[in-house]
Amino acid sequence: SSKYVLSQMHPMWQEPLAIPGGDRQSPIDIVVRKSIYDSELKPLVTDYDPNTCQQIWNNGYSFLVEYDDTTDKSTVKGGPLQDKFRLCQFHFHWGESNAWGSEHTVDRKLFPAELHLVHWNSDKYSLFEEAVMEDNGLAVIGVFLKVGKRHEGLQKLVDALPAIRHKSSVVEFNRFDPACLLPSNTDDYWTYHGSLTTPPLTESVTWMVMKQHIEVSHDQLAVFRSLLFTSAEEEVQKGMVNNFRVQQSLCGRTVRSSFS
Ligand SMILES: NS(=O)(=O)c1ccc(B(O)O)cc1
Ligand SMILES: [Zn+2]
Repeated sequence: SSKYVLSQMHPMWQEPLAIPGGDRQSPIDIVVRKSIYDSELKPLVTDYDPNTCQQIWNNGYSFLVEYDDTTDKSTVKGGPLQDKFRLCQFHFHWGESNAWGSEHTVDRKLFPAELHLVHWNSDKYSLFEEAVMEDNGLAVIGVFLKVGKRHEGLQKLVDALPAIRHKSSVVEFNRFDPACLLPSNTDDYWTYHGSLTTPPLTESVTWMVMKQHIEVSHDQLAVFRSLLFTSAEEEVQKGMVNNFRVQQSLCGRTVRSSFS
């Protein structure tokens, strides 16, 4: 398009000054040798119904694939979780280059992108909006992406992105099974108590970061980078890249591992 496309720091990533509590913020650097093996941690049990997939849209920070969370049709339980959590959406964070883009790091290692599958505690709360304010309200599965072979399951999602280039654009999207984005091994993960990584940054998240990454192709990641932070009518268009938060201090928290 004739408009000038800039890739610059999105205003959102200038860190807010005061954060409620602020001692369990995310993301973090996972220091492997300091994580504590907990044999009580069970395997994660995901049960996703592809028919609950509803739409894909650009919210001006990332693109979200949203699920019908009015019933317990797509859920996660087990792992460190005491309750059953309902899938409400998944989204990604990525960089302008393959050298960075993830939110969590492992021994300071950066990945080109990170997937977040967002769930809320439907045993204790009746709406996401309620759960997001509570201690154990949310459970987010984090999966690192590496550049390699093309991810066949991801392609359906990549093909939908040009239709939601601008902020606030939405398209119908259904029968997408998010299980295809999970690594083959979901028994090995790190878990800790943290927060949302974008506003409202509420400290309500049990994080489960998968040890095994998934692979996507360079071209698939390039399509992520073709999205825009800005809406169609804005004068200057800004490329949607570097939509990750910097690592936050651990503040004495323990990161547990489900594997030794
Ligand atoms: N990046 S994240 O998974 O921590 C996340 C999830 C949900 C929301 B939200 O619904 O505002 C914000 C951030
Ligand atoms: Zn996220």
